[in-house]
Amino acid sequence: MFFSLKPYFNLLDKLATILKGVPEALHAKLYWAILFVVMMPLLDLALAYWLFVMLMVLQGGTSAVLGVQLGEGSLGITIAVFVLLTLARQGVEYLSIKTTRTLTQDIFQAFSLRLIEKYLSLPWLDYTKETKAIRIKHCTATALDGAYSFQVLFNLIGALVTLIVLGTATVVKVPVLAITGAALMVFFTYTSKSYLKRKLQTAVKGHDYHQKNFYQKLYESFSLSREMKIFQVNPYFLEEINMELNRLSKAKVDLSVFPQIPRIVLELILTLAIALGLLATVVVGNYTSDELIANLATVAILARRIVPAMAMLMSTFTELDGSVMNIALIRKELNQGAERENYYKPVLQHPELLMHLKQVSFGYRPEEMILENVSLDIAQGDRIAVLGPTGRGKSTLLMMAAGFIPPTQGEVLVTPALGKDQLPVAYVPQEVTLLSGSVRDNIRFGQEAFDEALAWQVLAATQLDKFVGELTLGLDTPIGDNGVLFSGGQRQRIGIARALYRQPFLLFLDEATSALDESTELAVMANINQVMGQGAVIFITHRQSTAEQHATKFCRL
Ligand SMILES: Nc1ncnc2c1ncn2[C@@H]1O[C@H](COP(=O)(O)OP(=O)(O)OP(=O)(O)O)[C@@H](O)[C@H]1O
Repeated sequence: MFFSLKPYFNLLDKLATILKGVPEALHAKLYWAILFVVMMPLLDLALAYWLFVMLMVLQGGTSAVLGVQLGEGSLGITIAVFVLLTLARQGVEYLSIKTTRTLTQDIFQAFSLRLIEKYLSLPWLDYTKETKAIRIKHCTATALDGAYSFQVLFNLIGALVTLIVLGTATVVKVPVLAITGAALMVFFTYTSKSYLKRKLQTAVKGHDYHQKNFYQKLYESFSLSREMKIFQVNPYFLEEINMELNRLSKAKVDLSVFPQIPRIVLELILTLAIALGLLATVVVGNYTSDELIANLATVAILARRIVPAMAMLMSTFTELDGSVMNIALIRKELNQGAERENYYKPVLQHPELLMHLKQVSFGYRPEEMILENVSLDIAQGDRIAVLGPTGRGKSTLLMMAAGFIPPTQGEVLVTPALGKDQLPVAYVPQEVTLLSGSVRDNIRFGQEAFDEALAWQVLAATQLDKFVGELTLGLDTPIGDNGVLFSGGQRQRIGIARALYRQPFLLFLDEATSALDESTELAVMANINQVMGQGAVIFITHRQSTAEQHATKFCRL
């Protein structure tokens, strides 16, 4: 069928999708923004009308406004009202731009924060399904593109209200012109819509795909800069990034050009229609010369607003498809995965038993079990060495005990105090990642208060006190990107100090001292034993000597 209401329902659906994305705290700002956007065309109408009145008065004629006759003597006041109206219009335009742009930024911030919060609360296995680079891309570029939907929405509302208000005025003033313009717009919308929609959807998908690749390659290149230099492969990777940037730029150009095509064509058609319509009005219309001049000026003002509004309506229709896809992508990201599950069962009643892994099994893939029916008791004061060949599942077991990976079968039973998170659990992974701030930032690690005495105590335990004490800025020394200013062993020890600072009752160390020389490792482990007292330490090591010297129990996989 040539005419169908379906697109309008689709449009309402899209608008609802966009509006549902607004966080509640921003609703008031949203209403203000819409109010200013709607006020603009109303003031435009008032201005166009007042121009007509002013021109009539200026030419010695009269005009009745709200029952008051304005004639030659009212020229001053007529001009003053015109200036006031213009000031009001420009003021509202400024407020409209300011509120819509502020809201768009606020929505970007809200999207970005929600995504970051979501990613950080994902269960470990869900979190590792996607690369960090792509998650960063979603929290920055996708969130920004999604927020831009609101700019499109405001443009759409502004264009619609302008068309309704000023279009009605045009129909009253110059019916032939208005009807010709409306007919042309409807015809053009229907003939070009599906073609442009297809083009734009392809462009949006391409844009997302190449943007992901770009972030991925960039992230990898910066992480691998040393390897790239030593293997002399910078040109290869630069070329790859350049190719991705080329594709991304092309997709970006397509995305911004496609919605403009209907606008350009429509403006051309409408300008011709206005010229023809005005000619017809002058030839056929029955106006006095005063009225004709005033009418022509009014129509010119109306047309100056209506033509861009029509064009804007066309481009926002097309842009809306792309924008909604970004919002849908953000929603998909926000709805993925479950919340991180606390699978600790706080049922252990034995006074000294902190944790009991009861016949736990786990496989990253159902057909390949990594751990099968493993049982382990962790009691107060235990020092447990987890041993086994590489790839056997030691880290997996440690992460399961630390609360990151729920067992496929079996249970992780804990003392009730641990179940309620009253006794802290600390974990140091194989690869320690450090904040780029100071030593203090890394030890405090997000805690407001800072216990300086405790910080020096844990630095002494990890044999870093002398080194940090001799730095010019001491605890406040910046350690660079991921602690680049420290040696590998020093980085590992900052990671351990960070864990000890929490005064944990259960400490999991995944080869956390592997970068230390043997004597430092033995000394640090001895200090950890002392600091941990009645707490339990579960550590993975490939060094027999470390295991023999410090373990009170062994868990062989
Ligand atoms: N996120 C993951 N997804 C799929 N498979 C994984 C994942 N993490 C580890 N694996 C697989 O599980 C097995 C056990 O890995 P794990 O890291 O637990 O071994 P490990 O004993 O600690 O090894 P290593 O001594 O080398 O550190 C390996 O074969 C590894 O390929």
